[in-house]
Amino acid sequence: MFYRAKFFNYSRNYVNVSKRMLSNSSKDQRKHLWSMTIIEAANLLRQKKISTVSLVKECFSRISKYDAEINAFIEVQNEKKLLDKALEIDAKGSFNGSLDGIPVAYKDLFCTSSLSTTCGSFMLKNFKSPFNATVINFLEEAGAIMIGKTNMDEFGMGAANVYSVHGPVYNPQSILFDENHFEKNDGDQRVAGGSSGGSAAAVASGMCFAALGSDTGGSVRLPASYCGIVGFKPSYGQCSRWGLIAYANSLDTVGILTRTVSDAQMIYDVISKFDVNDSTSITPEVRSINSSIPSFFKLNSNADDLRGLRVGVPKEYFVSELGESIVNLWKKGISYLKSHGATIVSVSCPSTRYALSAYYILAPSEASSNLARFDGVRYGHRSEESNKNDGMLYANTRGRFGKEVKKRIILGTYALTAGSYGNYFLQAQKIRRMVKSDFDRVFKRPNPLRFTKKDSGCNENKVDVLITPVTISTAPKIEDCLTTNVNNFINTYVNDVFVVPASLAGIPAISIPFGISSIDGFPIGLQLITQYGDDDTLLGVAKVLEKGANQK
Ligand SMILES: NC(=O)C[C@H](N)C(=O)O
Repeated sequence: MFYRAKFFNYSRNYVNVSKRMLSNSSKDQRKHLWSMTIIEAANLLRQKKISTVSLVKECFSRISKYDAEINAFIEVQNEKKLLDKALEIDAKGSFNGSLDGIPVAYKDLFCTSSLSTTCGSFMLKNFKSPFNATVINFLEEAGAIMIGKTNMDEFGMGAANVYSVHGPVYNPQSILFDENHFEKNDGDQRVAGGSSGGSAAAVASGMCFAALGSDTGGSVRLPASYCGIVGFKPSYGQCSRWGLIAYANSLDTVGILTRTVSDAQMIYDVISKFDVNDSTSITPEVRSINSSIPSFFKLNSNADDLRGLRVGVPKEYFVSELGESIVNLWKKGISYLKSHGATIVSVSCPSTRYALSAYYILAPSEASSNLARFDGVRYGHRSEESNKNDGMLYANTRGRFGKEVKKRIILGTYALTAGSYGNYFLQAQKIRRMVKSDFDRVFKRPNPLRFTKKDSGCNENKVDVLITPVTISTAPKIEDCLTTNVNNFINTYVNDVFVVPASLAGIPAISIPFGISSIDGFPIGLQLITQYGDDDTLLGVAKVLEKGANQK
């Protein structure tokens, strides 16, 4: 935990600098700025009612006030340098880029050339990438300003963000803020969720206006739901993975964390582009086929009118473990869409029950292969001791992974051995195909990857979107996730049960904050899922649904 200690020292110096810099700005304005959406902040910047400097100061102020407790950031930019940059942007005065002057943060698995990229691991302690991830270049071109790199479960493996060498991330709602922004809760210390917990906590607590995360099997949607913000996983291949340190290539997806769906859309519009460096990036040809297939919001001009939209409720998601508050909010969400004209249909996705087991074979198998590069020669920590003794190099290096990562490497390696491949990996791949077929069967819109000109188009008896819970419970208590009890390991896997099906199918899904639990006061999200490539319908319905959160 040496990093944590370093972080605290750093943070103390940082508080002093920050206090001095903030002494001139008005307290009321600071209170107002941090909770703005990107759209509000960008409009005020354009009208010159606020400055980039004030936004950057605001984020640093929030970080210095709360991050010693929340632990959302692994590293933040040099404040002085960033304020100089903000001054330059204000002096230029042209806010033409959609994100000009907006402070954002990146999960620490996106390569950045100005800050280190540790992936929450001791293994990459001093790793500094020579280049930026493509999506970061896109955001910078649109004018976004990187505040810092956020905490995460080591290499993205975890659902609670307690497996980071930099220490766990605490749910911002556990820390009682004086702004009255957060509802009262039961006072327990809860997790922020993982693996993009730092990104979710940073956005939820107003330390930045948006953050990028990655979603392999729910890593963006789960923490978004626990922290009460929006978490969007676009279709696999929409956003480039180049420069994102791989956990499981066939599942890894760039994800977006914001406070509103419109903000998520703004970020998405910037980063959803073809990238020649990523062989899995959706090609311009498929993008054009996709946009030629009709989708609900392309046909409907009134965004709030859901007449004609068919919403599926998959019966397999009603599991006995589901908390009462979650069931109630799920029903409320369904009624809300119905009140806007949508038709509600019960659907069946029978392979859902096998998805979690398949995911926990496939993801570790891919991870065991991906993480082989951390051998102390190509990548990874290399101790003084291992330099002296060649034979020990490999053991000394591989031993530096955390417990959860080691467990998954062993599990994945076993699943890929000749003797067990047929029983595990192959079976899991078959289930993945079945999960995909379930979705293809329920959705109205054809899958653009299998679309042919002969296709009759949409099947009107089927559905446009599915609505489900994101999690079976609100954020777990931190001590329940920290214990080394074997049952807890299994429990944390169970949290992924509603999020992994969309990951296995590569289809878009979003978590929308929809209320708080009547039992413990912690946030609850609802999930929307659409057909592969139908990200527009997903965002359109999500914009309607999020308004329902405030309805009695
Ligand atoms: N990376 C993710 O999407 C989180 C998932 N819980 C996992 O540990 O694999």
